[in-house]
Amino acid sequence: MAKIIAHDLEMRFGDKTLFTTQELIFQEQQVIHLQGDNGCGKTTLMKLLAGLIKPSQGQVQAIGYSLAPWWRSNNIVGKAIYLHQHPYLFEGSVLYNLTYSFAFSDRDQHQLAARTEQAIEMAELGHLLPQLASSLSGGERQRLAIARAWIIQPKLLMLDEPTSNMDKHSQRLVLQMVTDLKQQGTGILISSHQSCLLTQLCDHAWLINNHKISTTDTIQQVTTPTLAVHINPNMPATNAQ
Ligand SMILES: Nc1ncnc2c1ncn2[C@@H]1O[C@H](COP(=O)(O)OP(=O)(O)OP(=O)(O)O)[C@@H](O)[C@H]1O
Repeated sequence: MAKIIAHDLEMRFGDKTLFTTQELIFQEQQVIHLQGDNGCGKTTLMKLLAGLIKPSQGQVQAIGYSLAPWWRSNNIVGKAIYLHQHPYLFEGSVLYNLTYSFAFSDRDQHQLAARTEQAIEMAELGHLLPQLASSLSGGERQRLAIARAWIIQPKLLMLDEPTSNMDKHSQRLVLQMVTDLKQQGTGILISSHQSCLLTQLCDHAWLINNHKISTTDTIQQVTTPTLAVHINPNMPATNAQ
């Protein structure tokens, strides 16, 4: 089973410790809701697990993947796929973006073509295929990026605030693709500081709070700290009716 394991992780920027954790395991067949307030480090943690940045201390290890080619110095990159909330797209059309990676893939080309047709339908991208990816709206870009991930069917996928730019209809289309990936066994880590349609798929939760990461095997156990509202009795009320 493919997994990414982080040991004795510490992430600092300058003299500020963002978070520490002894052990984190992200593996196939788990769908995890990564929770935490703005700025607590959710994006940073995902980039660490994707091998895009290095921890200040500790190790990130990939298990269950074939060996990286000799010329690749970082053997974590390319294992767990990370999708930013403003996803990176190649210069070129929507169709080019969907099919770009096929030439480098050792997967069956007919199967990839069939999955592409299915993804175009699921993400309702048919009318956008010839359009330049750079001209898409924020929600369309996210739909395209998730469709591209759905086609290659990664073992591990990280979605960073995936529905931040999406209307309800786009959210439902993406929900269908992510549900399908879950059924195919892809491990999925979804960062969102709020519950949304996608987080309903989660069966595990990670919470970054007070510079620590806590994990649970059930989604109900992790609750974000109660929002304390302090009202100053001396302050004049606004919009009083
Ligand atoms: N390269 C960097 N150099 C210095 N500080 C950084 C760097 N990258 C991130 N930070 C800081 O680390 C903190 C965590 O950022 P991060 O984007 O991981 O948070 P987040 O939980 O994803 O936030 P949000 O929910 O708002 O998207 C922020 O205070 C950010 O300014």
